[in-house]
Amino acid sequence: MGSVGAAAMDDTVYVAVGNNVNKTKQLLYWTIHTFSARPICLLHVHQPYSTNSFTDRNLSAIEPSDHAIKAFQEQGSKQVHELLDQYIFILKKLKVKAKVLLIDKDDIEKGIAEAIAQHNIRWLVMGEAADKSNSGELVEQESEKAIIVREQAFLSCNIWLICKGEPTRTRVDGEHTSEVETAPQLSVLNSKTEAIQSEMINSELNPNALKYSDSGDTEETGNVSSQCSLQSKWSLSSFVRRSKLTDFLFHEDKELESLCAKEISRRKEVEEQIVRVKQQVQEMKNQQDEIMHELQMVQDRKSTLKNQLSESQCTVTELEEKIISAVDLLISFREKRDMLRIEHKNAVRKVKVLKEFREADTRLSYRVEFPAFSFIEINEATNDLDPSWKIGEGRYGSVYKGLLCNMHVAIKMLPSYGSQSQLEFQHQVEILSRVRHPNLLTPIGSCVESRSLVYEYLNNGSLESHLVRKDKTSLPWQIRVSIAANICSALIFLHCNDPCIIHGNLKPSKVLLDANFVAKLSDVGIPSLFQCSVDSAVTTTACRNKNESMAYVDPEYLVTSKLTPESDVYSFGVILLQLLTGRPLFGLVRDMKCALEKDNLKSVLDFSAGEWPLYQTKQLACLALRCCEKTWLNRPDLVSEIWSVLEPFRTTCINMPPYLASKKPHHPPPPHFLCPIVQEVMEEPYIAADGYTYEAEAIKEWLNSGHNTSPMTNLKLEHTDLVPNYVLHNAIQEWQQLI
Ligand SMILES: Nc1ncnc2c1ncn2[C@@H]1O[C@H](COP(=O)(O)OP(=O)(O)OP(=O)(O)O)[C@@H](O)[C@H]1O
Repeated sequence: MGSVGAAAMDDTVYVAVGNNVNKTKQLLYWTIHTFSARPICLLHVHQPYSTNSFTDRNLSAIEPSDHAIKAFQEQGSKQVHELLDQYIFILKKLKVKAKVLLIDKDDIEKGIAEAIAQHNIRWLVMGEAADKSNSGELVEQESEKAIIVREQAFLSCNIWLICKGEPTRTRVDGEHTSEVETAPQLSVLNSKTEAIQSEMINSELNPNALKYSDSGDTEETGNVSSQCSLQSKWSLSSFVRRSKLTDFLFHEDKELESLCAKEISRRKEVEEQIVRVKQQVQEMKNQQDEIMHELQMVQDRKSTLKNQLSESQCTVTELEEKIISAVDLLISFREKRDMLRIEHKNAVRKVKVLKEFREADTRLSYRVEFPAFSFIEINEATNDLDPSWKIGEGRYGSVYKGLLCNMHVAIKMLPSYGSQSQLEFQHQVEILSRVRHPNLLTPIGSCVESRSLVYEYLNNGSLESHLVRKDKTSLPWQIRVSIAANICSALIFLHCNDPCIIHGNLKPSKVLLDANFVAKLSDVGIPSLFQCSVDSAVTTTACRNKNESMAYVDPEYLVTSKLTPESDVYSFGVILLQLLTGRPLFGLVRDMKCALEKDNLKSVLDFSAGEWPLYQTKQLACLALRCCEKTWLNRPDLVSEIWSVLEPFRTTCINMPPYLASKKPHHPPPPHFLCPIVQEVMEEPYIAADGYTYEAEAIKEWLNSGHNTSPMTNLKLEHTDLVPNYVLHNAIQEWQQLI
């Protein structure tokens, strides 16, 4: 192999490639191998209109139609592109990039020469047809063509002619021609060119040769088209001129024309199809654009919805929290509502009870005028304070039985005034006198001089005296329940008074029983007359029985030195336990608790009182224990809890036992309760100057009608003044309560 190292390395090596790919492949391999580092460009001379095509098919001189020519031309162009694609494909496989130079020229050698000249080609590799290399005639002719090439290449191009993969001539250039190592021949550049040459020789005998010659002239003077791109275009005008020469050939080729027509039609269809497909593609593109647009909108919407969802979730969380708190609130409200309902129920009951008490109080407080007795009257009533008439003595002085205005009274002789003036004493007494209730000891009057208070006398003594008895005269359970109800009633009244009155010294000795065993509390308000504490009272009483007195005192009072309504409740609880059990005070609460825990109430009940109804008695026992709670807050309410149990219990007792029934007054009212004029029980008894008591309205009417005499004696009255008969009034009131 000759060296090519001397060649300029930056120049492009042009490889002339023919129509036969298989044969030219070797040429490419050699070039790539030899000029591996050099840029390569494929040079192909395309024969847009070759007479060989027609002569091969024995075409006559008939001129082909324009569309046939066009079809043929297009077919040729297509074939060229396919051919070049094959070469590029081969190079691609070898990983070699190459340019393509396509020359349109009927004469291949001339085309190559023009390419050399126009593109300043300096390096050219050409193939030598192996199958023709053995023909000496051809070699000669081909050598001439090579010379033409060389001449037309302005003597400046290095040309390698390759035969069967080997160079047959190392160089053909303008300076000199190197000797061929293997075969000193120029290869045939194009077999079709050779065919054209043959045609040109034969044309002298053929009448159509003129046309061909004309065509050849025209070809020589015509446009030599050379293009650097694959998009070479056929010059139609040139073709038309040349087509006159070959008209006779085409005329005979009806078959080709028909094929061309079919091809054109098929192509048209294909083009239409392409247009349709393009339209479809465009439509699809439009659709895709729309879909993309919609997709974008959907994505935007999705993003918005996502945000909304997130916000909604936050809102949901907030609302859930609010619902939870609202439910909690609702629950607490319901609890409060239930509590308020209970409180309301209790309040209604309390109001009802208080109303009853108020009504009773209103009836009793009829023109309360508290009579002031003189010391003489007190002395007379008590037979000069006869010791035998003394019924007891407490810390606030001695109590005497007396007879005042034909009524049995109890007169309490209080100790000296101390710093208190008579006026102050009188004022306090008057206040106390207004506090009246059926279950409070009724004050009848007072004596400022002797500092004594006059009360109604209750001939059944105190509860204390009855509890200690264990004989046949022991109080039956019905009376005990009634007494408890009376005490409760009195306490409710006192506590509801404005201002609240606390007894503060409640014990069985302060519970007095009238002839009908109605219990009345004594000593109400007495401490206020002395401004002394319970302690001193306890101390005084302690002289007699300190422990017993202490048993009724509220434990909280002993700590705080402050009396509360609940202090009375505590004392009441102890009395209740005594009523139920009749037991001594010591261990009383403990025993009852124990009995209830063991569900053995009978073991502590006082059966000298008879057969207690167990259910209600147990209720009462439980209440009594609660009253004795050390903490006042745990003690039951007098109205809503204690009274609500005692009141129905007492009603049952009144209806049930013959004992109580026998105590009820069945006889008509005492005659002195009746007004002598109208013969009815008096509501407002007034004493006239004749010493008789009349109904106020009746006697006033008598006097106003001009009478000045007594309705009873018919004697002239000394005066017409009327004095209220409180004692009788109270007696009537009591009697009325019992019926
Ligand atoms: N109106 C009355 N009717 C009948 N007896 C009464 C009357 N008032 C008081 N007594 C009797 O007089 C006694 C003395 O009562 P008083 O209230 O003065 O003292 P006390 O209650 O025994 O002790 P203290 O007042 O020191 O606590 C009572 O036990 C009671 O039996």
